[in-house]
Order: sequence, then C-alpha cells, then structure tokens
Amino acid sequence: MTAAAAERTDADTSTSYAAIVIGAGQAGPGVAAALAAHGRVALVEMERVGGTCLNHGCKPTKALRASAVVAHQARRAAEYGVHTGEVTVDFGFAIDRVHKIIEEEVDGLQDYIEGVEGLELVHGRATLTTDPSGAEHVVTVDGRRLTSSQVYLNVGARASVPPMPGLDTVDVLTEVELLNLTALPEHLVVIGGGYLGCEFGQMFRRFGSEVTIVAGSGIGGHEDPDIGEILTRTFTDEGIRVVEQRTERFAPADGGVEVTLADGSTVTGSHLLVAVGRRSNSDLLGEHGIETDDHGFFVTDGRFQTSVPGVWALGDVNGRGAWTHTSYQDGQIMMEPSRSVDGRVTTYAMFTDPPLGRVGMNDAQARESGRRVLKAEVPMARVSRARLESETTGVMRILVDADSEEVLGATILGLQADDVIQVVGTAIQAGVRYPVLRDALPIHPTVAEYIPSILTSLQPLD
Ligand SMILES: Cc1cc2nc3c(=O)[nH]c(=O)nc-3n(C[C@H](O)[C@H](O)[C@H](O)COP(=O)(O)OP(=O)(O)OC[C@H]3O[C@@H](n4cnc5c(N)ncnc54)[C@H](O)[C@@H]3O)c2cc1C
Ligand SMILES: NC(=O)c1ccc[n+]([C@@H]2O[C@H](COP(=O)([O-])OP(=O)(O)OC[C@H]3O[C@@H](n4cnc5c(N)ncnc54)[C@H](O)[C@@H]3O)[C@@H](O)[C@H]2O)c1
Repeated sequence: MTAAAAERTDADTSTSYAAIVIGAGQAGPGVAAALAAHGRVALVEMERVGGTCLNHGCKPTKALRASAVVAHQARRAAEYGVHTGEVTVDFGFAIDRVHKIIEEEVDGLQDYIEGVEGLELVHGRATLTTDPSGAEHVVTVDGRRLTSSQVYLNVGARASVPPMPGLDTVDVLTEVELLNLTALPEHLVVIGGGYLGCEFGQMFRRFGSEVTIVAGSGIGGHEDPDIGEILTRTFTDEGIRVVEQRTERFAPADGGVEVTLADGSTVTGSHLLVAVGRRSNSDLLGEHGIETDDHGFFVTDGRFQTSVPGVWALGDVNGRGAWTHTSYQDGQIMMEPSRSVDGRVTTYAMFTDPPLGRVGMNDAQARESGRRVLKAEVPMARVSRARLESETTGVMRILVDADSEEVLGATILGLQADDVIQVVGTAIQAGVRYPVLRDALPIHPTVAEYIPSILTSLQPLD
C-alpha cells in the first residue's frame, strides 16, 4: 500500500467521539458509562475488561487467599477441639475456583459495558497523540483513528522487573504468571517483602510450597518497625524463610533459579516471583506529550487534569493512589464537578493473615509532623474477641493530635483489621475529633470496641 493510500484508509476509518476513555480498569468503565449519557463514547481496552484488580490483582489473590486461610484453619482445628485428619491442598482445584469466580466477574463487567447505550468498547492497545490546544486529540487503535476533545486515561501500572544481573537468564514470574500456575511450586523464592511478597509468600507456604522471601528493606518496610517484626515472626513460625538482604545476581540452577544475595550467600528455588513494585503504563501510550513525574506517572491537579487541556488521568497512573478503591474513587470524583481528590485520607490493607489495616500517619510520620502527638495502643492478646477466637497476633494503635484533637492515623494488625481500620478512616475523613470516637458506644465483643476503649489511655508519643 502506498503512503497516500494508507493515509486515505486512516481518514476513512476516523471516528469522532464526545469522549474517549483509555483503560477499562477501576475508574474507566464507570466514567465511560456516565459520559455516554451525554454523547458517543469509546472505551479502549487492550486486554480483558476489569484491569489489574479483576484479572490478576486484588480479586484473584483474595479468592486464592481464602483457600490458604481454610488450609491454615484446618491445620489448627485441633486447637478448637475439632479433628480433621491430615490436611492436604489440591492447588489445581483452588486455582480453578479462582478462575471460575474471575471469569464470571469479567463476563458480568463486559455485559454491563456492552449494555450501556452510546458506549462502544474498542479492543486493542491505544496510542495517543495530544493536541496542545485541546481541540482534537487522536487515539489510534489497530490502525483505527479515534478523535475527541476529551480523553480520560485509566491505563494503570504493571509489575516492575528492573534490570538485575542475570535476571534475563532465568524464568521470572510476576503476579500474572503466578496466578496462572496449575501446579504448586516446590520452592517459591519471592523477591520483595511488600504487599505482594507478603500476601503471596504466606499463601503459597500454606498450600505446601517451601517459601523464601528475600526482603531488601525487611517485611512491610514502610510500616512501624514492630509491625514488620510481628509479621516476620508469624511468617517464620509458619515455616517461611525470611532473608533481609538485597539481591546481587540470578542464575539458572537445577531447573530452577539460584539467587546470590548482597552478603554472598545464595538461595536456590524452583520458581522465582519478582515483587519489587509497579511501574506506570503511561509509556504504552507512545509519544503522548503529557507531563509525567520521574517515574512516568502523570502529573495532575486535584481534578485529575493533566498538563494537556482536555486530558485527565485516573487511578494508579496519576500516582495519587495505588489501590482499587483509590482508582474507583478517582472516577467518582471526576464525575462530580464540586469534588477534588486533594485532602483524601488514604486507607489501605495488606491481606496477610492476620491482615494489616492502615490509615493516615504511622509513628515515624507523626514524629516528623512536628505536632504534639498522643498515642494509644493495645496488643491483640488483650482484645477479648481476639482471645475468644485464639487469634491473638498483632496490635491496635491510634495517634491523635493533643492540641487540635484530630485523629492522625491508625495501624491495626490483627483479626479483621482490614475492616476495623475503616472505623478510624471514616472518622478522619469526617473530621471527627477523638473525644467523639472515645465516647461512642461500641458493640461487645468486637475488635472495633477497642477503638473507643484505648482512646481512654492516651500517652505522649515517645
Ligand atoms: C497481585 C496484586 C494484588 C493487589 N491487591 C489489591 C488489593 O487487595 N486491594 C487493592 O485495593 N488493590 C490491590 N492491588 C492494586 C490494584 O489492583 C490496582 O491499584 C488497581 O487495579 C489500579 O486500578 P487502575 O484502574 O488504576 O488500573 P488497572 O486496574 O491496572 O487498569 C488499567 C487498564 O488499562 C489497560 N491499558 C493500559 N494501557 C493501555 C493502552 N495503551 N491501551 C488500552 N488499554 C490499556 C490495561 O490493560 C488495564 O486493563 C493489587 C495489585 C496486584 C498486582
Ligand atoms: N493489599 C493490597 O492493597 C495490595 C496487595 C498487593 C499489591 N498491591 C499493590 O501493588 C503495589 C506493588 O506491591 P509490591 O509488593 O510489588 O511493592 P512494594 O513497593 O510494596 O514492595 C517492594 C519491596 O521490594 C523490596 N525490594 C526491591 N528491590 C529488591 C531487591 N533487589 N532485593 C530484595 N528486595 C527488594 C523493597 O525494599 C520493597 O520492600 C503496591 O504499591 C500496591 O499498590 C496492593
């Protein structure tokens, strides 16, 4: 085909839309559906709808975690006077269960999107050429040319596999490949002691794999040091080997991999999971001409406006959150002109067992804030509900401002912490002062009843 003919074909297939949304992740579908009420909208997705969360993130991992928790509880059954016999895990069955749940959810989302009037789902990888004036941005998908004055980017992030010596000589798993295994790894070596490393490491150990976690900055390195220590002890008690070292190099070994660590020692395993953070997908859009930070995340204002008029960035790719709930909420804020993301109080959980729930400041951040901070805490071993359920690992901790009475943050590691933390998160978001929380009537016996209860014993943060 001559260049002129190719140009004519492009022009023939050019379609103008009221808005184009790139990425059917956590914000994209809702935003696209809302916009479709006002004009024709294209939603471009290069993989399956539902993005990371649905296809290889939160949902499959939490479905798989359910099997790991049951296996663990079954092994502990005798502690509760329940006798089960030998506990074995059928990993193939567990992973099939996960895939079945996910297939249903993907189909449900796809049906929903296809049922929205005025919304066209376009399959393929989009590249974007922005118009600095904002008049006509061009999105190209498989040779098709889509144009609009409004483009919403919900393109997310992917596993970062930084160049490390020898890594290209071995088989590397990210969460995508790990969730597609059909047989249990004999020895899973996990690089990274963050959310992914901890959640997967504990699960696979409970399924029966030997597991080594190589945690460069320790387990849960971003949290208060005692949280990392409790989790490390929990993992070690379950038979996981935790090595607080950075990796030096990788090499093939016995059909698996040998990892040499900074101190010269080696770890050899059958499978290697690299879980050392995520990188922005902004590069997949080509030469888009939009300002990004040093890590490729789009720079936005509180209404998600990028440096180019008529282009907005939502979800992980704007660097304002790295969770499904932050991305989903970005979409909600986008569709309500009076709202802004500035001042959002980020709440999150790490779904280890026991889980970690976090909101606002931790001890180190509170010290750095220069405020006069009061702290209250209780070990889970003193929380009656935890004692009744023999789930006494962990701690509950709340920080408040002694002068303004603001609630500054909370760290809860323990039974149901992923839910209980939201009591504090909601209070902070609502601007509730701590005496109001302290005087609330709690339900007994629950874990959350200790939120009012510990607030009666605040002490200066040392
Ligand atoms: C293993 C794992 C477990 C996790 N667990 C949790 C959890 O328990 N709770 C939690 O809140 N978060 C969790 N997360 C994080 C969560 O999955 C992400 O924060 C969330 O999915 C981000 O949503 P998003 O909408 O920004 O992007 P995504 O969900 O990643 O969606 C982006 C979409 O854009 C598409 N796309 C990208 N580029 C293009 C292009 N050029 N053209 C067309 N389409 C494109 C992608 O295919 C994708 O579908 C987890 C992540 C992982 C990896
Ligand atoms: N429960 C959840 O919400 C959940 C669960 C899983 C993932 N996620 C999302 O996925 C993102 C990525 O998670 P992650 O665990 O990959 O990243 P992370 O940033 O949480 O942890 C990566 C860890 O790897 C360590 N590391 C880096 N290079 C290393 C090396 N060469 N040797 C040894 N250790 C090394 C770092 O010190 C760090 O502790 C998170 O930011 C989160 O948004 C969320």
